Amino acid sequence: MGLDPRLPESHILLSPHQMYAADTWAMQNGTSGITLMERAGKSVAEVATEMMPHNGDGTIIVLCGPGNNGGDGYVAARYLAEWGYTVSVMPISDIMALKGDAAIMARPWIGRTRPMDLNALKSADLVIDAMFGAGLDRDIEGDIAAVIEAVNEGSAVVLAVDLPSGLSGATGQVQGTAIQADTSVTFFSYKPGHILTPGRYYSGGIDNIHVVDIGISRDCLADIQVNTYWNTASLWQGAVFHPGPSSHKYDRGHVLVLGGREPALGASRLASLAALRSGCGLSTLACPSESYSIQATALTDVMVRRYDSSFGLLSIMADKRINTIVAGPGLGVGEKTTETILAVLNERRRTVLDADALTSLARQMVQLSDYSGQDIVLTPHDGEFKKMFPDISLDDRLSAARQAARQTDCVIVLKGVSTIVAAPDGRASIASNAPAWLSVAGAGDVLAGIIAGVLAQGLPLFESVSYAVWLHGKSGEVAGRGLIASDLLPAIAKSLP
Ligand SMILES: NC(=O)C1=CN([C@@H]2O[C@H](COP(=O)(O)OP(=O)(O)OC[C@H]3O[C@@H](n4cnc5c(N)ncnc54)[C@H](OP(=O)(O)O)[C@@H]3O)[C@@H](O)[C@H]2O)[C@@H](O)CC1
Ligand SMILES: [K+]
Repeated sequence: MGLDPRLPESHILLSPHQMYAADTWAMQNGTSGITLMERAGKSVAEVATEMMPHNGDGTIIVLCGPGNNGGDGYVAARYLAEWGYTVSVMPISDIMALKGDAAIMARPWIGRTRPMDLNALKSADLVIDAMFGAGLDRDIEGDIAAVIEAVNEGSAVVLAVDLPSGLSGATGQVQGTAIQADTSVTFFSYKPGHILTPGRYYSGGIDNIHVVDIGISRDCLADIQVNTYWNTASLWQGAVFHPGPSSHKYDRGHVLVLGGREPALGASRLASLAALRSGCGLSTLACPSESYSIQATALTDVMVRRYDSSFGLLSIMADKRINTIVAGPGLGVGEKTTETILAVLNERRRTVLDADALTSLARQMVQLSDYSGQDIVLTPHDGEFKKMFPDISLDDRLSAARQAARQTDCVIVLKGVSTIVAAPDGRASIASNAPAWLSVAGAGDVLAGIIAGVLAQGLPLFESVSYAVWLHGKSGEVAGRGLIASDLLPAIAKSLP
């Protein structure tokens, strides 16, 4: 039931605040809150039936919270009872204190309402978690934390309404403690917390998160400043370059990778080959004279040039067809690297700064904003990010990446299980397709190369970088378990959309 990622706009992620705006828009345009809640609760009940044995046996407990998430729970309980299931409601707060739509929806519930019983929760067949959704605004503690722990320890299959209780829909972080759901049903669109980790795992995994249509028109999006996207094809498919019969290799750009010295010679080779595999027309590796013969012997498809000073590098870059630079993989850390990077940046080409370039620049971030308006991509993993941005907390990775992008006026690729691409204008994408076995030596060098290879093709920056991150994840999936970084190179070609 999850949205088909090929559909237009299925990549949109709404924060809890933006989702409130969508609900409000629907209510102002003719669909009452009660109608939305009725549809939300009914779709939860429909998914619940798929999780129960087909003969209808088994017990269902619906945990209902103090707000509208609880209201959805009462509706789901009503439908399940009507359909013949053995269902009871266990409220976690005083029913008399319910307000608004939730109070209205609790009234027609004439089935069994029972006091909190942790043992019953542990032995139920299905628990529907309708405690908290978008309204969670602080850590869960005390008795409610004990309820969540009982559910997590118990044997029941768990269905979360909107979000597992305790999970922040905005950040994907756990607030105190959270329900570990097997399946989640959310409304209108995924929330960032479903795609980010650990939220994705608490929600049951991407394949088990259902997005249901509760009758909110997508016209509401015109009034909401959407700026967060799931990194799937519908986000970037318009930014993929498809060469035509008359296109020339120079139409697809020329990437220059700056290589370094022993012992890290493979890193720049991986980046230069990954660039070529990603569809750019030409790839050149520039390296110091001392490593020239090794690199030139190892590479057939990539041109190898030598440079021993920034001046030498600039004379290679005098070829204006070189439109994208990769600096970092195997480049070496230190002042010389910093000097080289700053010389390259002055040439105003699209530039990907990775690995050693990021470490070298860590104390020079102010200088990066001097290149404001240029297409610069920084690809830190957490360790590099902390060195570069010691004042930005990584507790909320999405906000952290956005803040760093704004501060540097660069696109930030914050690498991790759910790699985030953040643009200085506030847009961000979150990827969910990288397999665990992609975390292997050299995979980052390949990513830097893919990003450059895609950027060289000249399409819009944010979409291109998001596409490149997706392509990297897809290549990991295609290369399969036990992959090493060089396996990704042929896999890139097989993964091209
Ligand atoms: N009509 C609509 O808009 C529709 C909404 N829909 C549904 O509504 C959900 C959003 O509903 P919501 O805004 O009422 O918030 P919700 O998640 O129920 O929680 C709020 C309550 O929790 C409490 N609370 C918060 N944190 C807490 C904590 N740590 N520990 C303890 N208490 C805590 C907070 O208490 P307070 O801060 O007031 O003390 C408040 O009472 C959304 O996820 C979707 O499922 C759908 O039906 C579609 C139509
Ligand atoms: K919930």
